[in-house]
Amino acid sequence: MKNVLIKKLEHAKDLPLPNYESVSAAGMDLRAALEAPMTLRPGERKLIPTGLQMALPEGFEAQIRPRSGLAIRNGITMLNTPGTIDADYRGEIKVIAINHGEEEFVVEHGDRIAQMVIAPVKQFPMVEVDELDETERGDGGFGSTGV
Ligand SMILES: O=c1ccn([C@H]2C[C@H](O)[C@@H](COP(=O)(O)OP(=O)(O)OP(=O)(O)O)O2)c(=O)[nH]1
Ligand SMILES: [Mg+2]
Repeated sequence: MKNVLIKKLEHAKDLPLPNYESVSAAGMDLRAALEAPMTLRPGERKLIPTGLQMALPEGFEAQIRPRSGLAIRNGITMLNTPGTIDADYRGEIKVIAINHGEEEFVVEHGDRIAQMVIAPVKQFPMVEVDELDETERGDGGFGSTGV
């Protein structure tokens, strides 16, 4: 089992580490690490700090995704979902939240605002060619196989 190394910044010292909330959960919830509550007006987007820095094992990324409960109840989602955390990123993990709801939404210190899924990724060399091989699909896409 590979470890993810995680460091708490000062404003997250009192918060628990991200944790799988059920036995086979894909994601770990991320909490807002705030000195004061943050308000998202309808349509507004804000960068929410988590107070966490992380070192992922090589060959992995972390994806920052919305929580479905916040999305359905409050219209809160991540604008860039899935956000990408690179294995070599050592800065604070932050969440780009947007309020798609009709009501103001207040984020308090410690609120679980997003979830993080750690997934394998591969890097590939790009090789430029003049022609590509032919396939049955060819350039058909965007609904070409019907509904
Ligand atoms: O939701 C996110 C997305 C990204 N990041 C951090 C980690 C990631 O490794 C870094 C860069 O993200 P990305 O590549 O998506 O942003 P960019 O606009 O391409 O910035 P850069 O030029 O720094 O790569 O920002 C976050 O903390 N939260
Ligand atoms: Mg980038």
